[in-house]
Amino acid sequence: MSGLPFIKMHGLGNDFVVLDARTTPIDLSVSQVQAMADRRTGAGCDQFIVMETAQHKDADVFMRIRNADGNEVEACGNATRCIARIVMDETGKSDVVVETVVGLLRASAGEKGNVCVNMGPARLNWDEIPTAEECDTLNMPVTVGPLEGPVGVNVGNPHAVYFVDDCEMVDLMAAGPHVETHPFFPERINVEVVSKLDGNRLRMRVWERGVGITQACGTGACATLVAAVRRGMIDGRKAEVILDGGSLTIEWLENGEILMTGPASRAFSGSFDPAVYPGQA
Ligand SMILES: N[C@H](CCC[C@H](N)C(=O)O)C(=O)O
Repeated sequence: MSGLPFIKMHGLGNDFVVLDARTTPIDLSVSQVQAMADRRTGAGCDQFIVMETAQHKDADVFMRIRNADGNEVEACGNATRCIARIVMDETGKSDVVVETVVGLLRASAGEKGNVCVNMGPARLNWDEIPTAEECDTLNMPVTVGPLEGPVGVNVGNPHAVYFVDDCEMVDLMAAGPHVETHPFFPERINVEVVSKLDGNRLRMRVWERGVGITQACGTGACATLVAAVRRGMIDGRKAEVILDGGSLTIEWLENGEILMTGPASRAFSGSFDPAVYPGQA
C-alpha cells in the first residue's frame, strides 16, 4: 500500500488525522493507529478519523472515530464539525448529515466559519452512561482525590462531570486516569472538571478516555452544559464553555437534544505508509 493521504484538522486544538476511505477501504490495526497518533512516530493526533461512504440514505458521509489508543469510540464533537466542514467545502451545501455508529448528526454552517452540530439527545440513565450498578447519575459515587460526586452524561460517549471551585487547581494528570478506568465505569469514561465563571460561562478542562488531557472536547462541553443545567448552576439552558483551546457555545434544547457551535480548522495535508508501522492490518 503506497502512501495514504491524510488531512490534519482540529477543533480548538483537539486534533485529528483524517483519512478518506470513501473510494478505497482502509483497515488499520490498533498498533498502526497508535503509531500514527503518536506525536513522535507519526503525524500525531488525539483522534484518528476515517471518512467512509454513508450507509444511511439521509447521510452525506460516515465518520469512524478511533482514539489515540487505537480503540473505536462512538462520538467526537470537534471531529464532527471538521468532517462536516470537509463535506460542506466539497459539496457547497450549508447543511450536511454526518453518520456515526450511534446515529445521524445534523450540521449547519454558522457565522465566521463556525459549524453548528445537533449532537442528539443527552442520555442520563445509569444504564445509558453506563455505570456498573444502578445509581443517581446526578451524583455518582466515584471519589478520586479531591474529586467527588460527578454527574454522569452520555452524548453518544460517556462523561463524568466533576464540579469544583477552581478547575485550574485540579491535578488532572493524576486524577484523570483513575476516574477513566474506575470499575464503576465498565466502558471507561471521559472526565471533565468544571468551575462556574461569571454569568453563563463555564470553565472546563478534560481528561479524555483513550487519549489523556486534550485542548478541547466537544462532547465533553455538551456533557458539561447538561450537567450544569441539571445541577441548577446556570440560568436557562445555554452557556459558553471555555476550554484550554478556546470556547464552544452549547445549548440543551427542551426536546433533549444538544446543539454545539464552534470552529473547524484545517492544519496541513500529508501522507503516510502504514506498512512502515508495526502490526500490519
Ligand atoms: N475529543 C472528542 C471526544 C472524544 C471522546 C473520546 N475520548 C472517547 O473515548 O469518547 C470531542 O470533541 O467530543
